[in-house]
Parts: sequence; C-alpha cells; structure tokens
Amino acid sequence: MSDANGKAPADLAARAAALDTADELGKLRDRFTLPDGVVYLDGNSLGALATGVAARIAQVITHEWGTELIQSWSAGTWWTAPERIGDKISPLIGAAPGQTVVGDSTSVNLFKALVGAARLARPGRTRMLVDAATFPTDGYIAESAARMTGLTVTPVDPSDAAGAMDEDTAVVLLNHVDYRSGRLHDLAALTAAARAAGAVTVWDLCHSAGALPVGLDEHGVDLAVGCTYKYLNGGPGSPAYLYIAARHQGAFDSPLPGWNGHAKPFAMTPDYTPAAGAVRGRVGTPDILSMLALEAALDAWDGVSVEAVRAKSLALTDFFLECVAAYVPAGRVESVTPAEHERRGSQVSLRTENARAVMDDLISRGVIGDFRAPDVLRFGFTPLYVGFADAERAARTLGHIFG
Ligand SMILES: Cc1ncc(COP(=O)(O)O)c(C=O)c1O
Ligand SMILES: Nc1c(O)cccc1C(=O)C[C@H](N)C(=O)O
Repeated sequence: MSDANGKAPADLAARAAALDTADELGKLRDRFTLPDGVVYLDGNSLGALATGVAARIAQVITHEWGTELIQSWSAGTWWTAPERIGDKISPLIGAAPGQTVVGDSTSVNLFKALVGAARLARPGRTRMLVDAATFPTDGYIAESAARMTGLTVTPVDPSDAAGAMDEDTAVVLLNHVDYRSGRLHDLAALTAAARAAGAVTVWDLCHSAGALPVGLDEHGVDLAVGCTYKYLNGGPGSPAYLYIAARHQGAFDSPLPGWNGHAKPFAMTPDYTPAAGAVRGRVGTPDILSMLALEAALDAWDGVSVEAVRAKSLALTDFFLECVAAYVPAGRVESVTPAEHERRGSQVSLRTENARAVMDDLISRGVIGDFRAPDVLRFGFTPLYVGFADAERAARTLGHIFG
C-alpha cells in the first residue's frame, strides 16, 4: 500500500515511532489524563487535564472549603493566589516575579491593559494600532477602550505595524501568534519599534504562552495578557493573567479599581489607594476553584524548559506537514501557516473546501482538531502530551478522508 503521493505509510509510521522513542519530553504525557484512542490536537483551544488537578480540587472542596471554611481566605492559600500563581506562570513568559497577576478573563484583562496603556501613553497622541486579524474579542475591547480614552483605532497587519508606528501612536495591541493562521509575529522587533516610536505595547499571548519562549522582560514589553486554558492547561474558563512591567507599576491606573487591588483591602476605606506591584491589576474576589485548578495544572511544567517545548513543537509541526504532503492528494489542502520556523507558532492551519464537514469527519475518526471560519482546519500541537505518532495518524486519517 502506498499513499496518494507514493510514499509508504509504513515509512512515516516507523519514523514517528523512532522520533517518539528519542523524544525527551515524551514521558510528560503521563502527567495528563487523555481518553484512549484519541489524537488530541485542540490543546490550543482547551488544554488537556493534568493528572493532579482532580485530587487537588477535591481537597480544596472537602477540606479548605468544607472544613476550614472562611479561614481559608486568610490563614490558607486563597487570598494571595492571584499573585502566587502569576509568579508560577512568569518563567513561562519570561517575566521576573511580581509582574504577573492571575484573574478574570482575557477580555477583561485586555480592557484593563488597554485603558491602562492609554493612561500611560504620552499626552496628545491619538491612535491605537490594533492587529487587523486579531481574535475578535481583542478588537471589540480595543474599540471600546479607545472610545473611552479618546483614542481612535487603526487596524494594521502586524507585518506593516512597525512602519505604521509614529509620533501619534499611543498604544499598540498585537497578538504574538495569530489564532487562525498560526503566524508568529516578531515580538522583539515590534516591541523595539513601538518603544522607538514612544508607544505603549500590549501583547496578547493566548496562543504563544506555554508553546514558545516569549521573553517579556528581555524585550521590554509594557503590558501583556493571556489565557491559561490553552497551552497552560488550566481548564475550561480558567482565569487569565495580566503582566504589568515593573517600571510601569507605580503609574498603572486600572480602569477597574476593585477592592482586591487596594493597598489595604480589609481597611475598607471609601477612597481607593492602589496596591503596590501587579496586585493593583486585581479586581474582585478571585474564582478560587478555577484558580487552584490552574495552580495544580502548572505542576505539569516542573523541570520542563520552554525552549525544549519549542524545539519539539517545531519538529512536530514540520513532521505533520511532511505527513500531510505525503498522505493528502495534491491540491486538496493548502497550509496557511508559515513554513519558516521564525514565523510559525505551535499549530498548523490547513485551508480546504468544506472544512467544517472535514473536521467533523476527522473528529468522528478520533482525531480532534477544530474548524475556524470560513475554511480552516486547525491542528494545535501541545508538546507536553502530543507525540509524533499522533501527528502521523492525524495526517493519515486526513488522507483517508480525501482518498
Ligand atoms: C487571541 C485570543 N485572545 C482572547 C481570547 C479569549 O478571551 P477570553 O478568555 O476572554 O474568552 C482568545 C480565545 O478564546 C484568543 O485566542
Ligand atoms: N475560549 C473558548 C471558549 O470559551 C469556547 C470555545 C473555544 C474557545 C477558544 O479558546 C477559542 C480560541 N481562542 C481560538 O483560538 O479559537
């Protein structure tokens, strides 16, 4: 038997097995619970369940809530969870401790970051540059934040963003990795360009954190947000995070100054004095169950370097593209994810006709990716629990659908 392009599936299957055997990260799959027989390539939408989470949440419910009751806020681990878990995420995004706080959704953190950025921006500037291909929520929130702060949104393709930054640019909002195409944008160069133009940067890290090195401190990013339910495996609706660079913390003026961000929340004074540090990015009572599930899920990263994850991610996506080229009849799919490593995130997006029906068929055959309108099959590669045999089976199954 040979595939559509004449390559024997056994060759690729054998290669996949050898690559999995040599893979140093392969054993990390044991840190996750995944259903048997399923190839899960949707961890860029909802990460898999880390094994320690269920027991931790049972303990939080039965002991901390059920027995310790209110004391868990003060004597236990609850009150400081947002900044403690922020510090646990920090190494994954290249941030020193004290700059990252967990809570709320990405959308809400975008709002805080964008209005905060506008308030940090140089007076008199009028424009907010926003990634034109952005995940919709960023665009919606940016429009509202701009309206509230007297700015005007200018949509811009990230490839043209550096050239569009000028002395009228107040704020720049960009995605590190594009959710639909998987295109990786040059965070270092774009942040440098924004700094040169005197603009404040806000990066959305939803599709990069936990998949590749980010380097927020190293590259001088001002503010960043990201979700935790994708590559960080925090669970459905797990809280997002907000990064406020140390140099801005004194001046960061949150548009949502809730009592949890107050310097002395339990003084319960009528006037607002923001807490020092990233804690001023907090708003109201944190969602403890989701937050502590996230904290337990982050244990899956113990002893794992983001650099090693990136190396495996690129090897996986390279191999998947090779398998797709071998198994899928020519002309049936077209990759919209850049081939160059320096422009590729941790997913492969294939454009095809009837993409929704094709994805439904794939899922019915045990290969879970997702469909993104209008015509994209999206496959996310999460190196902590996806292997090369998964990539080969996914491509082979796609080949069968088109065969
Ligand atoms: C780039 C990006 N930003 C934001 C979000 C979502 O934000 P929220 O956590 O508020 O649903 C997503 C995905 O849901 C996303 O891909
Ligand atoms: N956040 C999601 C949700 O609540 C339900 C279903 C999917 C999602 C997603 O994460 C979508 C995702 N940001 C994307 O890149 O498409």
